[in-house]
Amino acid sequence: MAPSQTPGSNSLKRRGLMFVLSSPSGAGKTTIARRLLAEDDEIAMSVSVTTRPMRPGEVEGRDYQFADRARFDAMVEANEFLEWAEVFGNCYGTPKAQIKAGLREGQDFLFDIDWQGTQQLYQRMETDVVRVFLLPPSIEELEQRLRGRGTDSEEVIEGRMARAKAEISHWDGYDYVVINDDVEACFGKVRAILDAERLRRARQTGLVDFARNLMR
Ligand SMILES: Nc1ncnc2c1ncn2[C@@H]1O[C@H](COP(=O)(O)OP(=O)(O)OP(=O)(O)O)[C@@H](O)[C@H]1O
Ligand SMILES: Nc1nc2c(ncn2[C@@H]2O[C@H](COP(=O)(O)O)[C@@H](O)[C@H]2O)c(=O)[nH]1
Repeated sequence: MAPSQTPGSNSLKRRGLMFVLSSPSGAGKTTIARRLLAEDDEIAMSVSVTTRPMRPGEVEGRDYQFADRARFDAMVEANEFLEWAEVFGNCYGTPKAQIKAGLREGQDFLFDIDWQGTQQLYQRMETDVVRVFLLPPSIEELEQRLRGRGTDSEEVIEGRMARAKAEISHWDGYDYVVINDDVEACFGKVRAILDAERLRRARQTGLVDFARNLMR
Protein backbone atom coordinates (compact mmCIF):
# COMPACT_ATOMS: atom_id res chain seq x y z
CA MET A 1 0.00 0.00 0.00
CA ALA A 2 1.30 3.48 -0.86
CA PRO A 3 2.24 5.62 2.19
CA SER A 4 -0.46 8.12 1.20
CA GLN A 5 -3.01 5.35 1.74
CA THR A 6 -2.03 4.46 5.27
CA PRO A 7 -5.18 4.06 7.38
CA GLY A 8 -5.67 7.03 9.65
CA SER A 9 -3.39 9.28 7.64
CA ASN A 10 -6.49 10.92 6.19
CA SER A 11 -4.70 11.41 2.88
CA LEU A 12 -6.67 9.15 0.57
CA LYS A 13 -7.09 10.51 -2.92
CA ARG A 14 -9.91 13.01 -2.87
CA ARG A 15 -11.60 15.66 -4.97
CA GLY A 16 -10.84 19.26 -3.97
CA LEU A 17 -13.51 21.57 -2.64
CA MET A 18 -14.46 25.20 -3.09
CA PHE A 19 -14.50 26.84 0.33
CA VAL A 20 -16.40 30.11 0.21
CA LEU A 21 -16.06 32.78 2.90
CA SER A 22 -18.55 35.66 2.69
CA SER A 23 -19.53 38.39 5.12
CA PRO A 24 -20.46 42.03 5.20
CA SER A 25 -17.39 44.12 4.45
CA GLY A 26 -15.15 44.37 7.52
CA ALA A 27 -16.43 41.30 9.39
CA GLY A 28 -13.11 39.50 8.94
CA LYS A 29 -13.06 37.31 5.81
CA THR A 30 -9.57 38.40 4.79
CA THR A 31 -8.22 37.93 8.31
CA ILE A 32 -9.53 34.37 8.54
CA ALA A 33 -8.59 33.55 4.95
CA ARG A 34 -4.96 34.65 5.40
CA ARG A 35 -4.59 32.52 8.51
CA LEU A 36 -6.07 29.48 6.78
CA LEU A 37 -3.72 29.90 3.84
CA ALA A 38 -0.72 30.30 6.13
CA GLU A 39 -1.49 27.16 8.13
CA ASP A 40 -2.88 24.79 5.53
CA ASP A 41 -0.95 23.90 2.40
CA GLU A 42 -3.79 21.92 0.80
CA ILE A 43 -5.84 25.06 0.17
CA ALA A 44 -5.00 27.85 -2.26
CA MET A 45 -6.62 31.21 -2.74
CA SER A 46 -8.78 31.66 -5.77
CA VAL A 47 -7.42 35.00 -6.94
CA SER A 48 -10.22 37.15 -8.35
CA VAL A 49 -9.96 39.69 -11.10
CA THR A 50 -11.15 43.15 -10.06
CA THR A 51 -11.51 46.59 -11.58
CA ARG A 52 -11.12 48.30 -8.19
CA PRO A 53 -7.89 50.22 -7.53
CA MET A 54 -5.12 48.44 -5.62
CA ARG A 55 -4.98 49.22 -1.88
CA PRO A 56 -1.72 49.91 -0.05
CA GLY A 57 -0.09 46.60 0.85
CA GLU A 58 -1.92 44.61 -1.81
CA VAL A 59 0.11 42.60 -4.29
CA GLU A 60 -0.85 41.99 -7.92
CA GLY A 61 -1.56 38.28 -8.44
CA ARG A 62 -1.67 37.51 -4.71
CA ASP A 63 -4.63 39.59 -3.53
CA TYR A 64 -6.27 40.21 -6.90
CA GLN A 65 -5.50 40.42 -10.57
CA PHE A 66 -6.15 44.09 -11.21
CA ALA A 67 -7.72 44.90 -14.56
CA ASP A 68 -9.35 47.84 -16.27
CA ARG A 69 -13.01 47.70 -17.21
CA ALA A 70 -12.31 46.93 -20.89
CA ARG A 71 -10.18 43.90 -19.96
CA PHE A 72 -12.81 42.71 -17.46
CA ASP A 73 -15.61 43.03 -20.02
CA ALA A 74 -13.53 41.07 -22.53
CA MET A 75 -13.12 38.25 -19.99
CA VAL A 76 -16.89 38.21 -19.37
CA GLU A 77 -17.48 38.10 -23.11
CA ALA A 78 -15.01 35.20 -23.51
CA ASN A 79 -16.78 33.26 -20.71
CA GLU A 80 -13.59 33.17 -18.64
CA PHE A 81 -15.34 33.56 -15.28
CA LEU A 82 -17.02 30.93 -13.11
CA GLU A 83 -18.94 33.83 -11.60
CA TRP A 84 -18.73 37.60 -11.53
CA ALA A 85 -20.54 40.47 -9.83
CA GLU A 86 -20.51 44.22 -9.38
CA VAL A 87 -19.79 45.18 -5.75
CA PHE A 88 -19.47 48.79 -4.52
CA GLY A 89 -19.32 50.01 -8.12
CA ASN A 90 -16.39 47.75 -9.06
CA CYS A 91 -16.42 44.44 -10.90
CA TYR A 92 -15.08 41.22 -9.39
CA GLY A 93 -14.85 37.81 -11.03
CA THR A 94 -13.51 34.30 -10.42
CA PRO A 95 -11.39 33.08 -13.33
CA LYS A 96 -12.33 29.56 -14.28
CA ALA A 97 -9.07 28.33 -15.81
CA GLN A 98 -7.15 26.76 -12.94
CA ILE A 99 -10.08 25.91 -10.67
CA LYS A 100 -11.65 23.00 -12.52
CA ALA A 101 -8.35 21.22 -13.17
CA GLY A 102 -7.22 21.84 -9.60
CA LEU A 103 -10.35 20.28 -8.09
CA ARG A 104 -9.75 17.07 -10.03
CA GLU A 105 -6.18 16.98 -8.63
CA GLY A 106 -7.43 17.30 -5.03
CA GLN A 107 -6.58 20.98 -4.68
CA ASP A 108 -8.91 22.97 -2.39
CA PHE A 109 -9.67 26.59 -3.20
CA LEU A 110 -10.63 29.40 -0.87
CA PHE A 111 -13.01 32.08 -2.14
CA ASP A 112 -13.45 35.52 -0.59
CA ILE A 113 -16.52 36.50 -2.58
CA ASP A 114 -19.91 38.10 -1.97
CA TRP A 115 -23.35 36.46 -1.82
CA GLN A 116 -24.08 37.03 -5.51
CA GLY A 117 -20.92 35.22 -6.52
CA THR A 118 -21.65 32.46 -4.02
CA GLN A 119 -25.07 31.86 -5.55
CA GLN A 120 -23.58 31.66 -9.04
CA LEU A 121 -20.80 29.30 -7.92
CA TYR A 122 -23.32 27.08 -6.18
CA GLN A 123 -25.55 26.95 -9.26
CA ARG A 124 -22.60 25.86 -11.38
CA MET A 125 -20.56 23.65 -9.06
CA GLU A 126 -23.10 22.65 -6.37
CA THR A 127 -21.53 19.66 -4.60
CA ASP A 128 -18.01 21.11 -4.76
CA VAL A 129 -19.02 24.26 -2.89
CA VAL A 130 -18.95 24.74 0.90
CA ARG A 131 -20.53 28.07 1.87
CA VAL A 132 -19.48 29.80 5.10
CA PHE A 133 -20.86 33.17 6.20
CA LEU A 134 -19.14 35.28 8.86
CA LEU A 135 -21.18 37.69 10.97
CA PRO A 136 -19.82 40.51 13.15
CA PRO A 137 -20.88 40.44 16.80
CA SER A 138 -22.68 43.79 16.30
CA ILE A 139 -23.13 46.57 13.75
CA GLU A 140 -21.16 48.97 15.98
CA GLU A 141 -18.21 46.55 16.07
CA LEU A 142 -18.38 46.17 12.29
CA GLU A 143 -18.03 49.93 11.84
CA GLN A 144 -15.15 50.05 14.33
CA ARG A 145 -13.34 47.33 12.40
CA LEU A 146 -13.74 49.18 9.11
CA ARG A 147 -12.41 52.37 10.68
CA GLY A 148 -9.64 50.54 12.55
CA ARG A 149 -8.47 48.87 9.32
CA GLY A 150 -7.53 52.32 8.07
CA THR A 151 -7.73 51.44 4.38
CA ASP A 152 -10.85 53.29 3.25
CA SER A 153 -12.00 56.91 3.05
CA GLU A 154 -14.95 58.09 5.11
CA GLU A 155 -17.12 57.95 2.00
CA VAL A 156 -16.14 54.34 1.26
CA ILE A 157 -16.74 53.32 4.88
CA GLU A 158 -20.19 54.89 4.78
CA GLY A 159 -20.94 53.00 1.56
CA ARG A 160 -19.82 49.69 3.10
CA MET A 161 -21.90 50.32 6.24
CA ALA A 162 -24.92 51.28 4.15
CA ARG A 163 -24.73 47.89 2.41
CA ALA A 164 -23.94 45.84 5.50
CA LYS A 165 -27.53 45.05 6.48
CA ALA A 166 -28.45 44.02 2.94
CA GLU A 167 -25.45 41.68 2.88
CA ILE A 168 -26.28 40.24 6.28
CA SER A 169 -29.78 39.42 4.99
CA HIS A 170 -28.20 36.68 2.84
CA TRP A 171 -26.91 34.67 5.81
CA ASP A 172 -29.49 31.95 5.18
CA GLY A 173 -28.06 31.13 1.75
CA TYR A 174 -25.01 29.53 3.42
CA ASP A 175 -24.26 26.07 4.81
CA TYR A 176 -22.49 27.41 7.91
CA VAL A 177 -22.69 30.71 9.80
CA VAL A 178 -19.95 31.73 12.25
CA ILE A 179 -19.95 34.85 14.44
CA ASN A 180 -16.51 36.42 14.35
CA ASP A 181 -16.35 37.88 17.84
CA ASP A 182 -12.87 36.58 18.52
CA VAL A 183 -10.34 35.78 15.79
CA GLU A 184 -8.97 32.63 17.49
CA ALA A 185 -12.41 31.17 18.20
CA CYS A 186 -13.71 32.03 14.75
CA PHE A 187 -10.65 30.56 13.07
CA GLY A 188 -11.01 27.35 15.08
CA LYS A 189 -14.60 26.94 13.92
CA VAL A 190 -13.80 27.64 10.29
CA ARG A 191 -10.93 25.15 10.47
CA ALA A 192 -13.25 22.51 11.91
CA ILE A 193 -15.73 23.02 9.08
CA LEU A 194 -12.98 22.60 6.49
CA ASP A 195 -11.64 19.45 8.16
CA ALA A 196 -15.09 17.86 8.31
CA GLU A 197 -15.98 18.77 4.74
CA ARG A 198 -12.77 17.14 3.49
CA LEU A 199 -13.93 13.90 5.06
CA ARG A 200 -17.24 13.77 3.20
CA ARG A 201 -17.55 10.36 1.62
CA ALA A 202 -18.37 11.74 -1.83
CA ARG A 203 -15.12 13.76 -1.88
CA GLN A 204 -12.90 10.85 -0.86
CA THR A 205 -12.54 9.33 -4.30
CA GLY A 206 -9.84 6.96 -3.02
CA LEU A 207 -12.22 5.27 -0.59
CA VAL A 208 -13.60 2.73 -3.06
CA ASP A 209 -10.19 1.13 -3.63
CA PHE A 210 -9.18 1.53 -0.02
CA ALA A 211 -12.30 -0.23 1.29
CA ARG A 212 -12.01 -2.90 -1.40
CA ASN A 213 -8.45 -3.64 -0.22
CA LEU A 214 -9.63 -3.89 3.38
CA MET A 215 -12.31 -6.38 2.41
CA ARG A 216 -10.01 -8.55 0.29
N1 LIG B 1 -12.50 39.02 15.62
C1 LIG B 1 -11.98 40.22 15.38
N2 LIG B 1 -11.84 41.12 16.37
C2 LIG B 1 -11.32 42.34 16.16
N3 LIG B 1 -10.90 42.81 14.95
C3 LIG B 1 -11.02 41.96 13.91
C4 LIG B 1 -11.55 40.65 14.06
N4 LIG B 1 -11.54 40.03 12.84
C5 LIG B 1 -11.02 40.93 11.97
N5 LIG B 1 -10.69 42.09 12.61
C6 LIG B 1 -10.15 43.32 12.03
O1 LIG B 1 -11.21 43.96 11.33
C7 LIG B 1 -10.75 44.61 10.16
C8 LIG B 1 -11.54 44.10 8.95
O2 LIG B 1 -11.19 42.73 8.73
P1 LIG B 1 -11.00 42.15 7.26
O3 LIG B 1 -10.23 43.09 6.40
O4 LIG B 1 -10.49 40.77 7.44
O5 LIG B 1 -12.54 42.15 6.78
P2 LIG B 1 -13.18 41.68 5.39
O6 LIG B 1 -14.44 40.99 5.74
O7 LIG B 1 -12.18 40.90 4.62
O8 LIG B 1 -13.48 43.06 4.66
P3 LIG B 1 -13.68 43.35 3.05
O9 LIG B 1 -14.89 42.62 2.61
O10 LIG B 1 -13.88 44.85 3.02
O11 LIG B 1 -12.43 42.91 2.36
C9 LIG B 1 -9.26 44.34 10.07
O12 LIG B 1 -8.56 45.46 10.58
C10 LIG B 1 -9.06 43.11 10.99
O13 LIG B 1 -7.78 43.09 11.57
N1 LIG C 1 -18.80 37.89 -6.58
C1 LIG C 1 -17.54 38.16 -6.26
N2 LIG C 1 -17.26 38.95 -5.19
C2 LIG C 1 -15.98 39.17 -4.89
C3 LIG C 1 -14.93 38.62 -5.65
N3 LIG C 1 -13.75 39.01 -5.09
C4 LIG C 1 -14.07 39.77 -4.03
N4 LIG C 1 -15.41 39.87 -3.90
C5 LIG C 1 -16.17 40.61 -2.88
O1 LIG C 1 -16.12 42.00 -3.13
C6 LIG C 1 -16.29 42.71 -1.90
C7 LIG C 1 -15.28 43.81 -1.76
O2 LIG C 1 -13.99 43.30 -1.69
P1 LIG C 1 -12.75 44.28 -1.43
O3 LIG C 1 -11.53 43.41 -1.52
O4 LIG C 1 -12.80 45.34 -2.50
O5 LIG C 1 -12.96 44.86 -0.06
C8 LIG C 1 -16.16 41.67 -0.77
O6 LIG C 1 -17.48 41.41 -0.31
C9 LIG C 1 -15.60 40.46 -1.49
O7 LIG C 1 -16.04 39.28 -0.87
C10 LIG C 1 -15.26 37.79 -6.78
O8 LIG C 1 -14.41 37.25 -7.50
N5 LIG C 1 -16.56 37.60 -7.03
